[in-house]
Amino acid sequence: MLPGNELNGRPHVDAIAREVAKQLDPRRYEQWFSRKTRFSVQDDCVTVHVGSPYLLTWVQKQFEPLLGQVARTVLGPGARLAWNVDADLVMNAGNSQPESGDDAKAEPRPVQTSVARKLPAGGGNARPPGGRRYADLRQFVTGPSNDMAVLAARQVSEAPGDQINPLYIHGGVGVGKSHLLEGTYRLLRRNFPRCQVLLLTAENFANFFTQALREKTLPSFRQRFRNVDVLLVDDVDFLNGKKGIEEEFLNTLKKLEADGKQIVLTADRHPRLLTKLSEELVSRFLAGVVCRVEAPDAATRKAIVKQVALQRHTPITERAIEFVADRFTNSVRELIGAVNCLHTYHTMTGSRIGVADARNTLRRLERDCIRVVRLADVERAVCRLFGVASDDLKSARRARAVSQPRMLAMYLARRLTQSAYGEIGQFFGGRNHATVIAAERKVRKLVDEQGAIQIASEAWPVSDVLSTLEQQIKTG
Ligand SMILES: Nc1ncnc2c1ncn2[C@@H]1O[C@H](COP(=O)(O)OP(=O)(O)OP(=O)(O)O)[C@@H](O)[C@H]1O
Repeated sequence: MLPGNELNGRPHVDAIAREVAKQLDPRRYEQWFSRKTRFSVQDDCVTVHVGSPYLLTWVQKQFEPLLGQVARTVLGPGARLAWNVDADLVMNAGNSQPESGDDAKAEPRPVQTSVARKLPAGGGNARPPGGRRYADLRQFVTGPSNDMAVLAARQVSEAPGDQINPLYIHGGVGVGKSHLLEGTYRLLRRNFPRCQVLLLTAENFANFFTQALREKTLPSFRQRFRNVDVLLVDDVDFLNGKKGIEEEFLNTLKKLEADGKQIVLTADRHPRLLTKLSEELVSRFLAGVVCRVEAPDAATRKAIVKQVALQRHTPITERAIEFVADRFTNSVRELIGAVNCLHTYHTMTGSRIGVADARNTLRRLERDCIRVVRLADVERAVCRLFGVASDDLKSARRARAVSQPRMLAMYLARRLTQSAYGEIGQFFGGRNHATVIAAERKVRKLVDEQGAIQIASEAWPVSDVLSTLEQQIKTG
């Protein structure tokens, strides 16, 4: 995930880092904060990002009073602290050796993992924010869940603006979309050093646009974005429902398209499921190649665990690798978080990780990762996808625009929650258990017959709708 609104808090982030450095002796600061922790600020909340649940507990215990006091000094008496585990930070903190390989050498060093990326200075090439490198396609483990997207990304890196344009990659949380985008960016810069390649999030695009409006600098904003050779934009689902920004983005794409420039986009869902976007923008997203990245299968998860353990120099048995791969199935981010935990355990004990160590060490993390799905989670995801109000979903209305989402909601509620038929019926508008059973039966039949569901103006394969919803519900 690439939270973009941190840009707003940049001066505060710097002030907080400076203040923390001032309060600690340099060795301690280096040990616990420099490159191992980062801060972001939104309104009066300072989020402290650390690399693993272990480190989080440690930093909380050691530094919470100090960090709270610093937050209040910088932001005022109402300042609050929040905490976040960012698995990439551990990887990056240990990643101080230069990588071998040409593209690694060509790359400037980035600042932070999930920071908002800054507008490129001058020439148009995005400066990677420091603290880590952009992800590398060579370290992206390929399997049936992502092989088409990898192939397309490699193709774009070799022949930008050619056949695969735009490339639109979509999938659930933490399945590797940003990694693919960054890997593409790196390869493009290596293969075409003279090209203007720009990588940023849709949220950053929106922030820059708003800033340009405010400061009356739209011409230079447009000059920057409309004259690149390749534009890579992460999380374009952010634009869904944001009319003014959407229009600016559309015009940017139109200009790039007219000039034969390459566009690569990522999002959490298929373009057709971005129901609040204009048809014109959606049809542009669909015009090239659309690739879905699924949650990785068991073999891919094992390969990822193995790779990360190797990178982190964490000795681990085959059975322990399997144990981890079997337990953390939702997102690769969780999987990497688990290996980071095991790495910390190994650093503390020096022992090789076996199944028993893995089981004991990951118990807490595992409990946190197993998301208990509630009926309200199902309701929220369905309402969001179909653009239906919660009151309508629970109403007596029988129009297809609400009865179909309601039917899917009941089906998913049965699949993903522990609730009984009667409870589900009650929740979705005081219906009886027979209604839920009938809804379940109908959806099963639709799936078996490869039927379609109407979303906005489009008929959509019901199995795709269900898997999109399921992934969104499971990953929150
Ligand atoms: N197939 C893979 N091989 C190796 N690492 C992977 C793979 N997939 C994901 N990762 C790693 O998992 C972490 C999360 O991936 P990434 O940030 O790219 O996910 P995402 O799909 O963009 O998620 P979000 O929607 O939350 O932004 C990153 O550290 C990334 O390098």
